[in-house]
Amino acid sequence: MARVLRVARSSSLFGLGSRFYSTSAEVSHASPFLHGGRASRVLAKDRNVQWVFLGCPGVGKGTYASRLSTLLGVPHIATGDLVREELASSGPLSRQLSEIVNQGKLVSDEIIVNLLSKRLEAGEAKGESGFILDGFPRTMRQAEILGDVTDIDLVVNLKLPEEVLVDKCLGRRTCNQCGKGFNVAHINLKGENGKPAISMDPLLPPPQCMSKLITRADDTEEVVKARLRIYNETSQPLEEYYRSKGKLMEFDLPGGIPESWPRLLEALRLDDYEEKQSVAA
Ligand SMILES: Nc1ncnc2c1ncn2[C@@H]1O[C@H](COP(=O)(O)OP(=O)(O)O)[C@@H](O)[C@H]1O
Repeated sequence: MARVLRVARSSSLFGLGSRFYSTSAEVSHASPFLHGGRASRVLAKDRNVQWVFLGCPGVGKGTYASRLSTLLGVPHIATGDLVREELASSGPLSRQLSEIVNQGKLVSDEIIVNLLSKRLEAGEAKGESGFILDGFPRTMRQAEILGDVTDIDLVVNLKLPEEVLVDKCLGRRTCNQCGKGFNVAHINLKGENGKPAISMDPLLPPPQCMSKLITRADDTEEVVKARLRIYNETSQPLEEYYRSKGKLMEFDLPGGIPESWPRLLEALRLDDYEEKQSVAA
């Protein structure tokens, strides 16, 4: 896909919306994966999975996409991480990006496709195949670009009530040494108006990470609220787009990782896959 994204860029993809290539050499099929809201078959025989994770900031896309990528042996590619790497590199884009990101706004489609394309090329060179995309696509334009260059098998849409999302973003911490993510928020939302209660224990760091925790510059209340508003405006149409293609799997998170992970595996029909993997290990 990286090669094709590169072709797309140099063919003035932005603004044209034309479909210039066949993907048949790289991807042989996109099968119907959904059956009554559950994934009916998630593992293609001839290549690794090509999945997308959608969901509001703070919902846990990164956590579940990363776990699944380890389970399935495919790269977890988060465009937010690519943006943060670019910011940290203090390269030419860095100042321009930091202004956008720190206001909770979206980076331009062109820049983000460029960063993703470079990441995919580097992965291809290392022999990677398949992917779980997290944070891309985020606009209809990005979805069209992705649809032009490859087949997406499944789009998982993770959901949590909005009150929980803000608290989860504000509770996020990363260890600046080992890079692991944690969350110090105690979530305890009462069930009301037929909606279930949601409680999540904090995911606390081990003692050696405690003094090295950092908070993302864009995880302040004001910026998180701006990101949620922008998500609702620009990313929600993606749900309808993938739903109409029969690729969207909605998943209401029932709580924290201990409750949600087994249920997600079940919804993806991967529950016995995890057991087989651990037996084989
Ligand atoms: N696909 C994308 N399109 C445009 N901007 C993006 C994209 N992915 C990431 N970004 C930028 O990086 C920031 C952080 O992204 P991410 O880590 O996915 O955050 P979150 O999902 O918590 O909002 C976003 O607020 C945005 O500025």
